[in-house]
Amino acid sequence: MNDALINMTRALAHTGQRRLLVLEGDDAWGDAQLAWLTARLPGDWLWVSERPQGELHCTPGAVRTLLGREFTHAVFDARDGFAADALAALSGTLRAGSWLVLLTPPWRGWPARPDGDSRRWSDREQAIPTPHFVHHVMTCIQQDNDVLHWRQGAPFPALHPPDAPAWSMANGQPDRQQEAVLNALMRLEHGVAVVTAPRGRGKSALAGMLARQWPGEVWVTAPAKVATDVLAQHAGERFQFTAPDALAAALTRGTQPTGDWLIVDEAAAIPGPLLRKLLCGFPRVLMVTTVQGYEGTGRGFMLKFCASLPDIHTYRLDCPIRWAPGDPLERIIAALLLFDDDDFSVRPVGDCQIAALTQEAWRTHPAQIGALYRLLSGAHYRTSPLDLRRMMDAPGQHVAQALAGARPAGALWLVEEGGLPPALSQAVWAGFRRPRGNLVAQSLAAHGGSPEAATLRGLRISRIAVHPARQRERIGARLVAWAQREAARHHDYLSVSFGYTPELWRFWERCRFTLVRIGSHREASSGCYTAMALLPLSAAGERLTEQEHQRLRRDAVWLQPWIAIPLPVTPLDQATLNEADWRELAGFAFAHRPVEACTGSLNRLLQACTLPLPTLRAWFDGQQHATEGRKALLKRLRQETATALCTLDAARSDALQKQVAELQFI
Ligand SMILES: CC(=O)SCCNC(=O)CCNC(=O)[C@H](O)C(C)(C)COP(=O)(O)OP(=O)(O)OC[C@H]1O[C@@H](n2cnc3c(N)ncnc32)[C@H](O)[C@@H]1OP(=O)(O)O
Ligand SMILES: Nc1ncnc2c1ncn2[C@@H]1O[C@H](COP(=O)(O)OP(=O)(O)OP(=O)(O)O)[C@@H](O)[C@H]1O
Repeated sequence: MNDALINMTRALAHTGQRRLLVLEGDDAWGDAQLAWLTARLPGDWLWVSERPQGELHCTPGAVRTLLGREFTHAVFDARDGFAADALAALSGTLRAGSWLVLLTPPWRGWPARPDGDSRRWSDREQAIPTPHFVHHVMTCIQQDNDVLHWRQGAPFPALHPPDAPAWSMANGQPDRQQEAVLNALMRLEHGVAVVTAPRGRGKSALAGMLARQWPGEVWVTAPAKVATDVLAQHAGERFQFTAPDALAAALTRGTQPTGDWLIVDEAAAIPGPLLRKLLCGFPRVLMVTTVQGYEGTGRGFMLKFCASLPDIHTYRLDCPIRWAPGDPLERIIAALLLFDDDDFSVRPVGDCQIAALTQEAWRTHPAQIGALYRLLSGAHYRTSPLDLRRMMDAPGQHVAQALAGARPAGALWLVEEGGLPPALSQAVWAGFRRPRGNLVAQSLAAHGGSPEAATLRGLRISRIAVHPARQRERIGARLVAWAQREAARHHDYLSVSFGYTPELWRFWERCRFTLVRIGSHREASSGCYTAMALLPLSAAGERLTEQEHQRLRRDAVWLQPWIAIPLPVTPLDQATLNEADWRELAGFAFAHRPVEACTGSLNRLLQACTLPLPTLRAWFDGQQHATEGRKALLKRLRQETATALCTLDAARSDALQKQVAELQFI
């Protein structure tokens, strides 16, 4: 057996493959077999585990810091919890000829065993069992003949060496596929070229090679510079990076230096309107985007975006660079995490029927609910394995599909929120507490005007997507109407939080949502401002929606300077402090409400009060220079607010301070 395993490992290296070996058993057995394996197979043997184990150890949360590094052989310990995203990232670091050993508990008790990783995505303090995911993992392992599954008490499984040709790794020169695309790009006279591929196909390297080979000027942009290392490495001295915002601003001013090419890495993560602006400034553009992987996919976005461009040339890279095509480890990871998202090549035809699916469908109708998940992840950038795990096993999730024949043409994912005890909601409003989950419900309290907001029950539309070939047929609107009917009996409102674009807002507005909040920071991933909107379903929901919308209108004039897009609300001209302002200012001065959540009331305070209040005034004039840390600055802002309140009405200020102070003991 020793020799067989060593020979097999050599054969894997020779053919450019990696494999998964599952060790199923109790802790002592698993550790003993691993000691045996590591003694026989030389390698780095990186351990990924919550427990400190092995010489080279990394916690699941830190695997991302290893991206770009390479290892021979690794252990992924899933006995305490299954950090699926870490498993995927780990598999990307393994060289050809490696084993990835997956440690699992005995399968009989596994579905009922609490999974420590669930604390990251279930919104529960305690770990919960994850029977649907565990069942899915077991099925994938059993169905894949290239996975070795060694059970405690059973003999080591039979080894079948790979029947594949010899493989050698690319040496820095473009490989065959890269060369073909590069030649086409070098001949391109004008237009937009799009290169899509799953992870690790050499897209960024290809973009770098273009920059290096092109004789004229080439500009590079991407959502974040830190993600352009590979491109930079292959571009050498020709690499010059400009952030998308800066480039768009230069184009608007007409001051951008002329260039032959613009290269946009991870283009799908840049919002459409910004991307469109960038494309106009250059005769040739190369957009590169990932269409599969643990960080999400830009397939739906790119399809739709590219359909609107006149002079478009699309290319695809399929061949992995660092291991052989058809690598068994890559294949099983893709199956486990449903990475093969919808490529939207097949148009679902026929009338749509809307139907709900329960989490039980992962066991009873895996193909159907899998197709729904693939549709959502094909359409949404950054759908991650955490989303898959949440959808499979977290409490309070609901999904529905618009079925055209046997295919989903639309998908909807809803999450239950709210229902917090009144005292806790008030503590969230004051900034003293921030329990897990409840994204919109908590934000309504923490950033909105009503301390009781999080007591209401909401159903948040976490994701909605319609197949690109079936959009603008009111399928999206029907899915929302379905959710509205489903939610009406037990909820006060439907909610949505989304990256604001005028087109998307038009959709929510047409579905009769009311805008209640727009954040003042752009999301790092999309460059959009986060917007929140509500569709009330009860009298309490109506009141909350109306109140928050009016608050947004009243604050609009003060928010606008912080937000670089026109706010889509009609501003109200009400400059005097009201009851809600006093309460909110007390929440800022005497508790922990964030300053951004009090922009309107603080500005009204500055108008009402004749004191100098230098720190507050400088803050809103945008003149606050970084002469002190943020903590000290906030303290002074709070102190000045307290002084102003006391000057305006000492008794009222005192009473409010007492009320607010009590909230911190909840
Ligand atoms: C929480 C979140 O998931 S936010 C992200 C939403 N999802 C996405 O962005 C994924 C990609 N996009 C999609 O899947 C779809 O475009 C959706 C879900 C946004 C809309 O679904 P559709 O079925 O195309 O929309 P539907 O036909 O129901 O549109 C209803 C109305 O909304 C408005 N609308 C919808 N899309 C647009 C658009 N792109 N531009 C302007 N208005 C629009 C229109 O007024 C439309 O009515 P009309 O066609 O009669 O004028
Ligand atoms: N022709 C080549 N020769 C040598 N190394 C290469 C070649 N092409 C790509 N690589 C290397 O392979 C790895 C993966 O390439 P790259 O990052 O370009 O892939 P990608 O498709 O952009 O993947 P991701 O979506 O993960 O960013 C990188 O380390 C890169 O330097």
